[in-house]
Amino acid sequence: MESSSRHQLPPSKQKMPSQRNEWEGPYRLLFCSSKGDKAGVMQQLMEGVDTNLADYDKRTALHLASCEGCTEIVVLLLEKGADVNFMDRWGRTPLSDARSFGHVDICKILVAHGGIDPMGIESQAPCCEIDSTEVDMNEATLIGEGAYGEIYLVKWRGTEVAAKTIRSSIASNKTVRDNFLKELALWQKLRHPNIVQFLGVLKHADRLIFLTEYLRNGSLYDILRKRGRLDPLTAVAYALDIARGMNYLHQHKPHAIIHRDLTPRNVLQNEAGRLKVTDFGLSKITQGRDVGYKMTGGTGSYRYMAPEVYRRESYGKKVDVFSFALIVHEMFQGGPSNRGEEPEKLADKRAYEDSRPHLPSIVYPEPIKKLLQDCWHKNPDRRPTFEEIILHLETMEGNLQQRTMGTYCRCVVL
Ligand SMILES: Nc1ncnc2c1ncn2[C@@H]1O[C@H](COP(=O)(O)OP(=O)(O)OP(=O)(O)O)[C@@H](O)[C@H]1O
Repeated sequence: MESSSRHQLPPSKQKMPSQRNEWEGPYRLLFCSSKGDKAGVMQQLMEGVDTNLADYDKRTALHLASCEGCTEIVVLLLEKGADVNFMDRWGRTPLSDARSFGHVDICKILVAHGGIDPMGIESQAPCCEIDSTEVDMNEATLIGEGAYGEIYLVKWRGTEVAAKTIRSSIASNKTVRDNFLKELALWQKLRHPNIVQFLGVLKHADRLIFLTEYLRNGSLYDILRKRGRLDPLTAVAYALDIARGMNYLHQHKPHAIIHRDLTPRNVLQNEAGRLKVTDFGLSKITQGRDVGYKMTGGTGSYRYMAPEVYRRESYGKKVDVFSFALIVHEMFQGGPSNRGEEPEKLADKRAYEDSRPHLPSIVYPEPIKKLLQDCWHKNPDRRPTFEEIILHLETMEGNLQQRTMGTYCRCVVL
């Protein structure tokens, strides 16, 4: 079993950050296909790797190239005999993926090769429904309370899962309820190691309840409250987890998914120490008045709110980058800055006085300092994308690991 916090492993046992190991051997074909690396794909095929090699989710190189919009690779794989209608674990063909991600040219190529899409063009699968008899809410343990309702730990088909109840002031409004279900249907389609997995909606008479995977270690908010300041290597590893989950949401096709309420409470940790983002998209449903939305008190969203949101200007994906910076700042500091200050006042000062948290050099290594300053820049266009943030963090993680290894080796030699 893995340790509950990655930073506690001795350097010799730590997994290196790069994903290379996972992509060595024949799986390199999948990696190269997803990256549009034509030379890499050709080399793998020349080495005799099966064109229809699939990963554990039965995703082939053609699925990945179709998702990522790598037209040349799609053509090459088809020429080399890839099965155009290979179905993955969810019954999706490469054409289903190309359609979902809006790659029109690839769709045409796949159709010309006999590709079909069992999901249907406009497939907006309804939210997966779970019979309420499968979950005994009387045996539920309360684990938290949020803006929308309570969270319970329940057992579903022998597995511990989280049941999120939506208070009736929200769920009884038909439009809001329908929008909620639409957002959940979108969430149900998402699959990423750094996104909390949605499981389904519980058919229930008086309340709207949905199930997600249960993350035993609770929220980043709980972790920081218990542990205080994180060491730089852990903080960077955690930041990478969040950035990868967020990048997946921002690169969602045909429309980016903006979280709008990225806070340490909406980042959860599983027992392997991996952080996952939750509750994206839901905040926009309750933004209208009269639906019972309330900010969750002193730790509420104002604290992480981008200036343009506070000023009620139009905003885009970069609002999440701003919130991300404040979360990373807290990881190095062990909690929020200006704890005593009213979150709304704080947001006001950030929006109108350009106020930002302090970055003392003794706590914040120079590259982190620079990254945070960029991420909470007042001009959203000057903030980096999550893709760029990931690259910076990976470099920092590599450097920190090398430094830790160096210290560790010296200790052994001495
Ligand atoms: N899937 C889960 N697994 C384990 N604990 C969870 C899960 N979801 C939520 N929790 C716990 O319940 C708390 C409340 O969660 P919830 O998402 O409802 O509210 P919030 O994030 O505090 O506020 P908001 O509703 O505004 O997002 C979390 O902080 C976390 O400790």
